[in-house]
Parts: sequence; structure tokens; C-alpha cells
Amino acid sequence: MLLLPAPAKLNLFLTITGRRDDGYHNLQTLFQFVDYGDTLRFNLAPEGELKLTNALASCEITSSAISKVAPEQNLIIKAARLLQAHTGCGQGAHIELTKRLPMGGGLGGGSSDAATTLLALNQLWQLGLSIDELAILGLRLGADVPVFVRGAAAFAEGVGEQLTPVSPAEPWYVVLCPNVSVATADIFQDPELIRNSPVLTLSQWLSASWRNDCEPLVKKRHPEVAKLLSWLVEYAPSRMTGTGACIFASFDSQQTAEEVLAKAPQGMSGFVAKGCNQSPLISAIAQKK
Ligand SMILES: C[C@@](CO)(OP(=O)(O)O)[C@H](O)COP(=O)(O)OP(=O)(O)OC[C@H]1O[C@@H](n2ccc(N)nc2=O)[C@H](O)[C@@H]1O
Ligand SMILES: Nc1ncnc2c1ncn2[C@@H]1O[C@H](COP(=O)(O)OP(=O)(O)O)[C@@H](O)[C@H]1O
Repeated sequence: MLLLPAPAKLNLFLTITGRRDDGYHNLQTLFQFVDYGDTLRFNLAPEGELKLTNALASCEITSSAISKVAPEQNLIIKAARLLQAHTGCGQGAHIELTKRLPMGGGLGGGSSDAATTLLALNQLWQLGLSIDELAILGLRLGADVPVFVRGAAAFAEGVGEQLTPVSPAEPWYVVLCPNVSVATADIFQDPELIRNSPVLTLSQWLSASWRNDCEPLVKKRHPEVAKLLSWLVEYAPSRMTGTGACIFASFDSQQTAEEVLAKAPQGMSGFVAKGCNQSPLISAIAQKK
């Protein structure tokens, strides 16, 4: 049995620098992990059988939302099938997911679940694939999967697959999750999306002020996100992560972050978590070796 985390990521900044011929967008972003996320439990099963069950999570909204995703559409099953097809492995697995991360929140929960599945089954099925091979396979599942497979905070370019490890500060974050699910594809299809930001070098970025090019559009499409950002910015500079709708702000101490979260508008879900430049997934795997 293997019990592993699938942590959330934050995009500390995110700009879109152009559109490729295949419709995908080139971007520049800074990924950092947090010590909060989903949990997956893996058990060997006979004869290639893949079974996914949802454990009851503390958050009813997310556990009921994930149960509406058909198993074959779930990135966990897709990742497992991809590994079976790539290696010809005839083994199976029973996987139990405890879903805490809101879906379509820009926290990368689906991609993180997929990456955890790739690493876990590589170990459980003794496939011996390298991290490079798993990252390349992961990219077929989603642009964000490689960074979760590699597990190092990174400056990302291309569609998010060209990764340069970096070590930003690791503050405490307040992450707020408005009850809005944003489909990444919808944002990238919108003609109003800012998609002509200049390309900066990493060192230019480290002294620039950080922003998210998706934020103006998501604020316009979802006024509740705009309202929440103007509430959080009273406490600390605040931004949206990914294509939204979750927002975050950083604080020096866990206590201050908890105090701000406690004041959040009634009914708002959110959490306090620590920024991590090494993914909790990689730390957990290293501990088990
Ligand atoms: C932009 C980011 C930043 O982290 O947003 P979030 O999804 O995390 O909010 C991600 O890279 C998203 O990655 P991911 O969620 O894996 O996206 P994918 O499934 O690969 O793509 C969903 C759809 O979004 C569009 N898309 C995605 C990424 C990209 N660089 N350009 C695009 O145009 C494409 O239309 C694609 O069909
Ligand atoms: N295991 C999974 N967890 C979350 N979403 C999943 C999963 N498998 C498939 N999906 C699909 O991927 C979409 C994006 O989910 P998610 O990664 O949580 O959002 P985001 O990319 O905005 O962080 C969901 O709306 C859902 O349809």
C-alpha cells in the first residue's frame, strides 16, 4: 500500500506571451507548491484492473463534484492507463482519492492527482521509468503535470513544460476559493484575454512586479472574484492563481494567515498553507525509500 499527497500549486505570476499554431498559448509562470492538497491511497490489484473510489473528504463540495467525473475521464485513471499502455504492464491498482482541492480553481488538483498516480504506480508496479520519462508522459495528460512530476518550484515557459528550478521565499498563504469553477479552455478561447505580454528573463522577473494576465478577464466574467480580491488586498497584495478562480495572499506567519482566514466573508471556503519549493509528494516518496 502507498499513501501519497497530491499537493496544490500556486502560480505566483502568470503572463501569456503568444499563441502557438496549434492554439495553445505560450506563457511565463512561477510555480510553487503548498502543503495542502488531495491524498491518494494505492493498492495492487490483479489482472490490470483499475478501480477508483472517492473517500469522503472534509469538504463536501469537492467530494461531490469529483464523483460526477466519470472514472474514464478522471486524470487518475487516464494516468494509470497511459502507464499500462506505455509499458505493457499487466498489473492493476485500487486507488482511493480523498479530494480536498476545488476543481477548476487554478490549484492544479487534477494535474497533481495525475502526477502522484504516475509516480506511485511507477513504484508499485516496479516499472523503473525515470522522472524525465514520467514528465514527458505526464505532458500528454495536461500542461501542468510535468511540474508536479518533477516536484521542484520552477519558472515555466512554453506551455508550462520548460522548467527552470527556482527557490522563491516560502511564506504562509491564505488561499480563498470562491464558489466558481473556471474552465481553463474557456479563458484561453476568450478574445479579451491578454496574450501579448513581453517575454522577460528570469532575472528580470525576479525584480519585476508580479501579475496574472488571466485576472482582469476572470474578474470581468465573475464579479465575485473581483469582490473577493478587493477584500483580501486590504491585508496583503493578492492575486489569482492559474486561470482562477482561487486567489491567494502571502503572510510572514501562520498565525497572521489564520487570523485573516478567520475574517473571510461568511460561507467562503479557503485554507492556510505553507509555500514549499520541494513538493510534499517528493518529500513523502523520499521518506518511504
Ligand atoms: C494556465 C494554467 C497555469 O497553471 O492554468 P490552470 O489550469 O492551472 O488554471 C495551466 O498551465 C493549464 O494547464 P492544464 O489545466 O493542464 O491545461 P490543459 O488541460 O493542458 O489545457 C486545457 C485547454 O486550455 C488551453 N490552453 C492550456 C494551456 C496553455 N498553455 N494554452 C492553452 O491554450 C487549451 O485550449 C487546452 O485545450
Ligand atoms: N482527479 C481529478 N481532480 C480534479 N479534476 C479532474 C480530475 N480528473 C479530471 N478532472 C477534470 O479536470 C478539470 C480541471 O480540474 P483541476 O485540475 O482541479 O482544475 P485547475 O486546472 O483549474 O486547477 C475538472 O473540472 C475536471 O473536469
